[in-house]
Amino acid sequence: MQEIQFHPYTFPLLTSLFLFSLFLITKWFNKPSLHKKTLPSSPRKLPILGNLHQVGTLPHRNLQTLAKKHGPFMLLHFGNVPVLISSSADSAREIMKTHDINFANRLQIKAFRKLLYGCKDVATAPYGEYWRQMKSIFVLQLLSNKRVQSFRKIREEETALFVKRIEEYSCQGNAMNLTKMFSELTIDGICRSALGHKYSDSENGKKFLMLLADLAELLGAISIGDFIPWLSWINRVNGFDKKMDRVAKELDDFLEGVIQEHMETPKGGNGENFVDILLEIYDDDNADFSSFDRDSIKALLLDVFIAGTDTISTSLEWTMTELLRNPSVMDKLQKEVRKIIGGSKHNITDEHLEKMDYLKAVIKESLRYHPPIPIIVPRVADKDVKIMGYDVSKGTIVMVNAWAIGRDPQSWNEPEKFEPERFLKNSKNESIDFKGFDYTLIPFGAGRRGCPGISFAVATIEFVLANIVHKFNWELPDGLRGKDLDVSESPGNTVHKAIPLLAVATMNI
Ligand code: HEM
Repeated sequence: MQEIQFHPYTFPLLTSLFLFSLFLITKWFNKPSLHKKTLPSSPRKLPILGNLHQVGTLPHRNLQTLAKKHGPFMLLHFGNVPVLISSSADSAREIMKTHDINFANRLQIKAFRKLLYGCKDVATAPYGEYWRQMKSIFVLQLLSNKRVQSFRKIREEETALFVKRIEEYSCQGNAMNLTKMFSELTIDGICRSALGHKYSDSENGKKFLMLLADLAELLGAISIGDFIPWLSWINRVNGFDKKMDRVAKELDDFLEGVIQEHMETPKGGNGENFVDILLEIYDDDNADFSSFDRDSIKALLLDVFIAGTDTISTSLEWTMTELLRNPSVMDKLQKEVRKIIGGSKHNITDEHLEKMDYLKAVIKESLRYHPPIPIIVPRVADKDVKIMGYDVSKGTIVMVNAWAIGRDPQSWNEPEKFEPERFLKNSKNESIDFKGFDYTLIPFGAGRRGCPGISFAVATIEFVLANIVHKFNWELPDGLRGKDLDVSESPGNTVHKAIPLLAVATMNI
C-alpha cells in the first residue's frame, strides 16, 4: 500500500484551522444576545472573595484607582453580591436624583440589626413608612434650623471651655493634641444637646464613650458573613459576634438608664435636649408615629452619636490640618475673622459668621478635599434599573465615592490643591454648595437619604473655627513646616488623620 505523505506544514495548518474554528465558535456563543445584560466594566475577581481583596483599608483611594481604569460606573463583587461604584458627579446624580427612589434602601447587615435595635434608627432603617416617620422626627423636631439656634448656648459654653483649655496650653508653650481635643469638644456638645448633660466626667460616662468607640468599630468593619453567608462562622470564632452582643447589651443598659433618669426629672431640668423631645413624642397619644417605641428612642439617640460626633470632629481636624499646611490661607482667614469681629473682647455672633465668606469657603474646601465619610453610606437597588446604558439588578449595593468625586479633574481645576478661593464670589465654583444639589460636592450625600444634620454640623464647625483662629495664632511643634505634616489617613467609615494633629497656640493680643 502506498504510504500517505504529509506535507511538513500540514499539522501546523490543521492545528491553526482547528483553533480558529474554536475561536469563532466561542465568539458566537459569547455574542451578546438581545437578552444579555449590559454591565459596567469590572476588575477581574477571585473565586469566593470576588473583589473584596481589592477594597483594602482605604477604600476611597483604592476604588478611585480602579475607577481610573474601569470608569465612573464600575461593577465589583463582594463575594457574590454585585456592588456598583459611582465615582463621578454624573453617575452620582443618576443614583441620588434621577433614580433616588430606587436607591433609597440601605444595606441590612447583621451589625446594624444587632446594634441598632433591628434597624429602628434612621440611617439604617429600610426605606418605607417607619423610616419616613423617623426621618421627619430628625428633620422637624431634633435638627430643624430653629432647634439648631436653640442649642447656641451649648455651643457657646462648650467652645468657651475649649478656648480656655487652649489658653492653658499656650501659657505653658506646650503643643496640644487637637485631634483628641476636637473629639472631646464634639462629644460633650452632642451629649448636652442629646442627653441633657455631659458624661465625660463620670465613670459611667467614660464607659459610654468607650462603648461608642466600640460601636463605631463594629459598624465600620466589613464582616465577611454578610457577603459570604457560609463563612459567617468566622465571626463566631474570631470574637466579632461576642463583642457585638456585649456592646449591644451595655449600650442598651446605659440608654435605659438615661431614659429612666429623664422620666424621673421634671421637664426642662436638663435644659432642652433630644431625650426629652423624643419622650414627649412617645407620650403624645395624638402624635402620628404608629411604630415609635422605646427602642426607637434608643436607636435614634445612637444615630445622633454615630452620625454626629466623629464627622464633626474629623471635619475640624482636617480643616485645621490644611490651615497649618497652608499658612497663607490661615493668614487670610485670620484677617477676615479679626476684621469682622473687631476687638478681641467681642463674642462671635451669628451676624458675624454670616459675613465671613472666606471662613465658609475654607470649610467647603475642606469638605471637598477631606469629606469625613469618603464613601457615602451604601444604598441598595430596590428593583432592576437601567442607568447610563447599564443594567443594574435588584439587590445591587451602590457606593458613591464622594472623595473621588471631590477630586475629579473633570469637575475641579487642580483638584489636588487646597484652594478655598475657588468658592469665592466671581470664581468658577461660587454657586456650588454641599447641601445635596451639586453632585460635584456631596460630603453630606443627597436625595431622600441625605444627611439631616447639615445645619447642626456647619453651625458647630463655623463657630469653633472662627473662635480658635480669632483668639490664637497657630503653628506646628518643633519647627515642623506645613508641607512636612503627615497627612496619611486612618481606616474606618469616618476617615481621620492617621497621626493625631499636634499644634502650638499663642494668644492673639
Ligand atoms: C460634618 C458632619 C457630617 C457629615 C460629613 C455627614 C455626612 C453624612 C452622609 C454622607 C450621610 C449619608 C447620606 C446619603 O446616603 O446620601 C449622612 C446621613 C445621616 N446623617 Fe450625617 N453627617 C454629618 C453630621 C451629622 C449630624 C451632626 C447628625 C445628627 C446629629 C447627622 C445625622 C445623620 C443621619 C441620621 C443620617 C441618615 C439619614 C438617612 O438615612 O435618611 N449627621 N450623613
